[in-house]
Amino acid sequence: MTMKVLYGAGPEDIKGYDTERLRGEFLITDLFAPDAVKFTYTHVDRLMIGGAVPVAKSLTFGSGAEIGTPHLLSAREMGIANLGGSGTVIVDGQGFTLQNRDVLYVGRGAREITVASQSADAPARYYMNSVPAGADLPHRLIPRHEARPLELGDARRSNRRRLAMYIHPEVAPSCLLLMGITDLADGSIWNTMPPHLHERRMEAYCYFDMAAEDRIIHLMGRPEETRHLIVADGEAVLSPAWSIHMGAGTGPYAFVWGMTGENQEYNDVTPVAVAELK
Ligand SMILES: O=C(O)C(=O)C[C@H](O)C(=O)CO
Ligand SMILES: [Zn+2]
Repeated sequence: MTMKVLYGAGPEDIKGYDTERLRGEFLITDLFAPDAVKFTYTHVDRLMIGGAVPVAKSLTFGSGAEIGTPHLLSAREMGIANLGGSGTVIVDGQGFTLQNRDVLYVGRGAREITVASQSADAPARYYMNSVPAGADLPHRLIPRHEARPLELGDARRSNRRRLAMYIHPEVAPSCLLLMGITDLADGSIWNTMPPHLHERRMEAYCYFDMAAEDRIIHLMGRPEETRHLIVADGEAVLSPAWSIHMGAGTGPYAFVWGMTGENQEYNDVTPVAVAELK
């Protein structure tokens, strides 16, 4: 398991960033590699972002050596979304089968996690978000059909999309993690339109199901001082509470969103009018 650390930056800092620096602070490009478990520890609400792709062998992790606790999840909860082929996740001997787009909630206190793929020809691709937790909740599989859908947008504005809530107080409760997946409708390109801010939560997006040649033009920053990141398949973008987060794709795509902060109120957002963006 590898662990990279990102210390975070504020809105004043990014005014002077060039492309490389901006990408270094906010874009995680190396999440998914065959037979590797990769984590990035961010100091943005201490969200950890991870990727694991078991191909030739299963992969076991769970040590807390890198973060100063006996186990990785001694004081944390985690969501594991399977973005690839079918696979299994074993948490301290308890096994779960994850099909594509299923999400597993792993409660605080888990010691050892083993991830595997059912077939090396179509490996599972596990995307993980982990945040500090204040209580022990049971591990729980949330199959795709149990996620709560929300239809958003308008095809005439190229922003029709379906959002699915997985880790959410009314679907599968957690301490402070929220997690879901948004799919763009055919022909629509814009996510999170109109954009918003949520002062009480940070957020991370991981874009996936993209063709290798396509890119997302992801917009971030204060509404009056935006910056862009060009994002490829399997890359994740950090959005601190002060930043908008929205994007347009050059082809079909989906994304996992994960949030943490003071509350779990999905609707506790401040909309930003498109006309305010600069
Ligand atoms: O397309 C959307 O709109 C989203 O998926 C929005 C995210 O869920 C989000 O930003 C939640 O705060
Ligand atoms: Zn948001």
